[in-house]
Amino acid sequence: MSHAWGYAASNGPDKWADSFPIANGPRQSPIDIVPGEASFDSKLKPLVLKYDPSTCQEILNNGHSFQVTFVDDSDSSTLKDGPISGTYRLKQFHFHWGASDDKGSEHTVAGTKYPAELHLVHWNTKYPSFGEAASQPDGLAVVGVFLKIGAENANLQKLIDAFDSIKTKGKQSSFANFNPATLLPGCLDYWTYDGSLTTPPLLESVTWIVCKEPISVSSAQMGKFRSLLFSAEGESECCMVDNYRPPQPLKGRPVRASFK
Ligand SMILES: NS(=O)(=O)c1ccc2oc(NC(=O)c3ccccc3)nc2c1
Ligand SMILES: [Zn+2]
Repeated sequence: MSHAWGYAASNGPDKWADSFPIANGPRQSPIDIVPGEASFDSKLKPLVLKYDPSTCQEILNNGHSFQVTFVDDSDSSTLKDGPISGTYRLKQFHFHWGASDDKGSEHTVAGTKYPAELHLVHWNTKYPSFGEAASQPDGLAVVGVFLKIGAENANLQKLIDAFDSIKTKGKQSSFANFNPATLLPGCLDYWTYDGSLTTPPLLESVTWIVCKEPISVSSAQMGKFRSLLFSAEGESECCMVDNYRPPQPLKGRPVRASFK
């Protein structure tokens, strides 16, 4: 791919394999989750998520999504148990969404698309850094949460209120004391499978943990997501929408459920 990757016809998911051949690998993400084909595993533990709002650092537009990054030099914000062993530190969270409310999630459930999906990205502290962990098969754990159209979400609104300062690619601003736990559903039942990053470099290093229960977002709030731009200041404006990769072949992978 001569130009940077993105989500347009010229540089989108169907073109990524040109520069990132792992795009056709054995454990790519996202996938379509078929609940009837997932197997309940009684050995799966409940998720233990411990987030310290004081580790919240900044919010940025990286040209692909908006992202909230965290200080990860200690075990202040971590994910433990669930399907993983050891301690994984929160690095960042971001979202994927559509141009309209009928699409936008990366994972689908029996073919159903949600309007958006939240990804909370954690790295295994058995490795020295995120970068090192990202190249290991057990290096990352991403918690996925679906967004469903409904009541306005006051916690999402705190993110939306910062959008004016990060409208264009490359803009960032300080963002303090946000508790990502406020974006989790009440029930933490989940599906889990071995997968990959859903954007280049598409590294096959992610234990995916996808929550069954969605959180709410209003249609008006989704409209605000779509006011962000893929483009940088001074470039012709390109709305940040449809920044999702479609489901990839399961290639025989088991999908386990933490619930009956
Ligand atoms: N959609 S995804 O699969 O959750 C996904 C896809 C691609 C990703 O690249 C990174 N890199 C960092 O977070 C990072 C943050 C700081 C320093 C180095 C890397 N996280 C990702 C998550
Ligand atoms: Zn993501």
